[in-house]
Amino acid sequence: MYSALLNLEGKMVTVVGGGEVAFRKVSSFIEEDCEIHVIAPSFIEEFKTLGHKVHRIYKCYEEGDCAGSFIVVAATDDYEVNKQIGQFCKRGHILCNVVDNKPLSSFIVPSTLKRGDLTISISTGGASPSLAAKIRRELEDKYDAHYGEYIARLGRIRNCVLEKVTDEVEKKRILKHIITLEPQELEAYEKSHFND
Ligand SMILES: C[C@@]1(CC(=O)O)c2cc3[nH]c(cc4nc(cc5[nH]c(cc(n2)[C@H]1CCC(=O)O)[C@@](C)(CC(=O)O)[C@@H]5CCC(=O)O)C(CC(=O)O)=C4CCC(=O)O)c(CCC(=O)O)c3CC(=O)O
Ligand SMILES: NC(=O)C1=CN([C@@H]2O[C@H](COP(=O)(O)OP(=O)(O)OC[C@H]3O[C@@H](n4cnc5c(N)ncnc54)[C@H](O)[C@@H]3O)[C@@H](O)[C@H]2O)C=CC1
Repeated sequence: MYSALLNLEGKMVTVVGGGEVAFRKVSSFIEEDCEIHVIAPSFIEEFKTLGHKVHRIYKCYEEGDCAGSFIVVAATDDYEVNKQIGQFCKRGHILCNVVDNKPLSSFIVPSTLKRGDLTISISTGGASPSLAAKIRRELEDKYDAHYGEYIARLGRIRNCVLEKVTDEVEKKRILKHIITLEPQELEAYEKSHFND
């Protein structure tokens, strides 16, 4: 399966289902600048913690509810309903994750660790979602909360290098050098070379 990071800015996302799995899938969209609709006759309490960004629609799924969506997640506990949603999306070329039907899904969701602009996604291709989550937890310790600032600094320095250094060999040398520096050394490097 092909890996990619999607730009959801201004897009409509629809999740069908109001249980634990739907809640986890909705949570993963919260930080994105998109409109989120969730359709289910009932929702678990946790949905209240998500605030006004998530539009809850209290009804059972009906054909056509996902029309106009860029991405759909079929996350009810009804295999047939999930299948109908997947088939509707397939016909309409809408990206769709069917939580209990990998063959009908146009994408599956990896376990993801985010530290600012650093994204680490782990997938087992459906063989063991629990293992994907275990590896994510292990990496959370290695790539801790400080990584956000570290990545932001690397990004700033890279932008300066791309703007100011014209020699291609020198450019590559610097970009390879900066990732060998410890966070504190990188901070000093930025101050001495690029603070103007
Ligand atoms: C194919 C896929 C489709 C998709 O949902 O995209 C899929 C399918 C299924 N999952 C099932 C079970 C569980 N899934 C989890 C957890 C996660 N599942 C996720 C993704 C995926 N799950 C996709 C493949 C990803 C990959 O392998 O790379 C994660 C990574 C991302 C997310 O969901 O956000 C998230 C961890 C997030 C994190 O913590 O980091 C747990 C553990 C838990 O809940 O703690 C269990 C119980 C234990 C177990 O079974 O391992 C079942 C059986 C349901 C049943 O019992 O009937 C199916 C259906 C089937 O296999 O057909
Ligand atoms: N992909 C994954 O990561 C995982 C997938 N699963 C699968 O996900 C399914 C859902 O799991 P849970 O959220 O724990 O179930 P749940 O029972 O907690 O929630 C099911 C939700 O679906 C809603 N629903 C039922 N029929 C509907 C309809 N016609 N239209 C709209 N909403 C409807 C219910 O109101 C409820 O909110 C399970 O049946 C299982 O097969 C389970 C674990 C992990």
